[in-house]
Amino acid sequence: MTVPRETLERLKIYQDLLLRWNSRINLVAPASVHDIQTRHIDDCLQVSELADASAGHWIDLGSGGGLPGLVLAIAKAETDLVFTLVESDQRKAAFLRTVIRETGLSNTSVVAKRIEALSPLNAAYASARALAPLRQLVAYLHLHLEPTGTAFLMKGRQWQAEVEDARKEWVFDCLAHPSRTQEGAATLEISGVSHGAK
Ligand SMILES: C[S@@+](CC[C@H](N)C(=O)[O-])C[C@H]1O[C@@H](n2cnc3c(N)ncnc32)[C@H](O)[C@@H]1O
Repeated sequence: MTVPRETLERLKIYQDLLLRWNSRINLVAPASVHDIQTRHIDDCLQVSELADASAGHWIDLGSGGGLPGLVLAIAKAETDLVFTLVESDQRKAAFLRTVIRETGLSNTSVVAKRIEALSPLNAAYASARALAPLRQLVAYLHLHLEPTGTAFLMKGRQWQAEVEDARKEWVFDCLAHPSRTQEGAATLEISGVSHGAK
């Protein structure tokens, strides 16, 4: 796949800012800082490839240092998607706003509040990585995803157990896409969320 020059330039600006800010605030684990490209950027680009989305509101929950939200917003900058990054930590939100400004991203804004404190966002798409157990994430989706919406949730090796646990409280469709960067991990494509157990 050919990546447009502007996307590569923006990813480079993002990576440089991530490295610089990470010495002051903990955006990514120090052990992973020397492998940002594979451990973080390539990891998140997988979601961009999976999501055949070109218009609508996309929310990224618990964005932290912008993973996957900022990577997606950069990768999809030429589409009509509009991104909202939800991150309650004010310093991390300041970092996200700095990257948006420095990369000239016009499709992205930051909401520095707690997910559960927001009025329903009615988003068409959602994403999250390393935020909460799936059962809690599905509760967030129930609140903020429109009924026909789709979420892409990046999960580690325990994803099957998390799906089983979440199904005790929620009904949803789930497609697991195996990770290319982390053995056993998967991106869960989730839709049709409603209350109740199967
Ligand atoms: C472990 S970090 C993961 C960050 C990023 N998604 C990643 O994969 O690197 C979780 C982030 O979610 C934020 N967060 C946790 N609970 C939240 C909530 N209820 N509302 C908004 N942000 C939340 C935290 O401040 C933190 O930055």
